Amino acid sequence: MSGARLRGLYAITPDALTSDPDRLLDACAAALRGGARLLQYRDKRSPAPTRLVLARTLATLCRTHGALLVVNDDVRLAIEAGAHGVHLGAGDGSLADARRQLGSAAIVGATCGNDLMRADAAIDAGASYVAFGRLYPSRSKPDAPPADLATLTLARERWPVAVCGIGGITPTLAPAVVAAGADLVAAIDGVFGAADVEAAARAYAQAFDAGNTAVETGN
Ligand SMILES: Cc1ncc(COP(=O)(O)OP(=O)(O)O)c(N)n1
Ligand SMILES: Cc1ncsc1CCOP(=O)(O)O
Ligand SMILES: [Mg+2]
Repeated sequence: MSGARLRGLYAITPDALTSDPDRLLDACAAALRGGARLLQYRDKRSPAPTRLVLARTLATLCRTHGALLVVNDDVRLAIEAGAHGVHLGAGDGSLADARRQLGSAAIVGATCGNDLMRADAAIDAGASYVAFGRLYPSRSKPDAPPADLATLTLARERWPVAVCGIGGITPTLAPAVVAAGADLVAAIDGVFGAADVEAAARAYAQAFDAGNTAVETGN
């Protein structure tokens, strides 16, 4: 699906829900109803058979909503589940191998921290999007290295691939991230920690509406 335009809210599943498949699926359905365009299945806890069932179910759910499922960390799971792609960080294996295995139409995402050289190498290896973060303090991954909005802006100017911001992005902060150049706003807690997941997703999605100028810097 690298031909599809990658733009909008990129919701990532939270650890807190992976042990409760019914709640996880309900929350993901709500995020998709609210307008999430990509969903990442990020699950470092469940056993492999459970992860396969959940990833297959989420891939079907995403298709129902015209959205795309990306599997975190695991190329084989992405293939077996019929997902649209994979997200790989620095220690998660070769981006070029992932691109070869998944094919030219798949999404291959890469963690780039705050590092444009890493993004350059990732794009050379076939990345469909480059992700920078954490942009703000994150409860989900507090030890992720900090990154700047200015890095997003430089990446957007330099390359034609999609640019993703991640880390502590709330609906209130999302317009600033989009204004800095993000095509994708990735979030865990701001979506799935909300009392009303659908309404939270809709609030993020509005940051992508033309003419949205409600920029709050978070500083
Ligand atoms: C969209 C997006 N960006 C960054 C990450 C982080 O990936 P990684 O560095 O491999 O860390 P884990 O998520 O695997 O803990 C991501 N998952 N998604
Ligand atoms: C996976 C990841 N990588 C960098 S920050 C982060 C966590 C994002 O979650 P949240 O939106 O809750 O800060
Ligand atoms: Mg990873």
